[in-house]
Amino acid sequence: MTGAPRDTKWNPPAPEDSPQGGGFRAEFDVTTDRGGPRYGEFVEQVRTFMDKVRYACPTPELADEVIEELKQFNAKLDTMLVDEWHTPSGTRIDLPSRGNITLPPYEITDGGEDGVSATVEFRRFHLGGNGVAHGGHVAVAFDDLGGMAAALNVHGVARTAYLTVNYRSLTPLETPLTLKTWVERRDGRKLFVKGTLHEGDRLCADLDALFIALRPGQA
Ligand SMILES: CCCCCCCCCC(=O)SCCNC(=O)CCNC(=O)[C@H](O)C(C)(C)COP(=O)(O)OP(=O)(O)OC[C@H]1O[C@@H](n2cnc3c(N)ncnc32)[C@H](O)[C@@H]1OP(=O)(O)O
Repeated sequence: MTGAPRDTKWNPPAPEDSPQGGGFRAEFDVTTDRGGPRYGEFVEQVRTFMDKVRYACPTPELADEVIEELKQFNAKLDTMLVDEWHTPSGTRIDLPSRGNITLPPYEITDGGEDGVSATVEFRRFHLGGNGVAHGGHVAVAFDDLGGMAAALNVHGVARTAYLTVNYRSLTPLETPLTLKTWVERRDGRKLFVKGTLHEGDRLCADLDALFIALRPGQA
């Protein structure tokens, strides 16, 4: 299990009249092959690049060189762009964070209607200050995995209505951390989600959030 639980309920068939324009797709098309067998390495190289950029102090000459090479890479990727429903980033459940480059890399260790457990590791580029994680990145991890707990509970898509993160102690970088989220209470479309982030026994942060299950076709 890596970026998401391998649960067939995760990929419900879209009804015939599934509204796609303007609304979330009823069908969340999970894949393990889009982007090819090395897509995970591709994402990891970009993350490593961002780690270096966060700490590098390039000479003007090196900056010129890297800019030119990046322009070439960007031009190559421009020839391969697809819409969000067909990009591997976010749908590759065999990869950390479903291959989503924008998320802190996590691996799901357990997941279902009762909640989600994951190992998450904040990278060097997630630096906030003085060697520890930026609080916004901690909130991103909680939002995604809180949203996953809500989605697995309702077998559908839910959006965040509010998200409160209590930062209880510092969150280290480059350290495997345990993140858990679960639906504590459901009231119709309202899913009250809790979560915790631990380094070993030490609580780094906890979550109190409300997710709203979307109606069919709702954006
Ligand atoms: C697939 C794998 C997993 C991926 C997970 C990814 C998770 C990522 C999640 C996100 O980041 S979503 C992006 C951030 N969120 C948004 O952009 C949401 C913006 N807001 C909205 O779209 C709407 O406000 C929302 C869908 C949340 C609710 O609108 P609705 O029209 O569907 O519902 P409505 O406003 O009628 O509220 C439904 C109930 O929730 C309550 N409610 C809504 N917002 C609330 C709030 N902020 N605080 C307290 N209660 C709230 C509202 O009072 C009401 O309660 P009652 O049913 O008891 O009357």
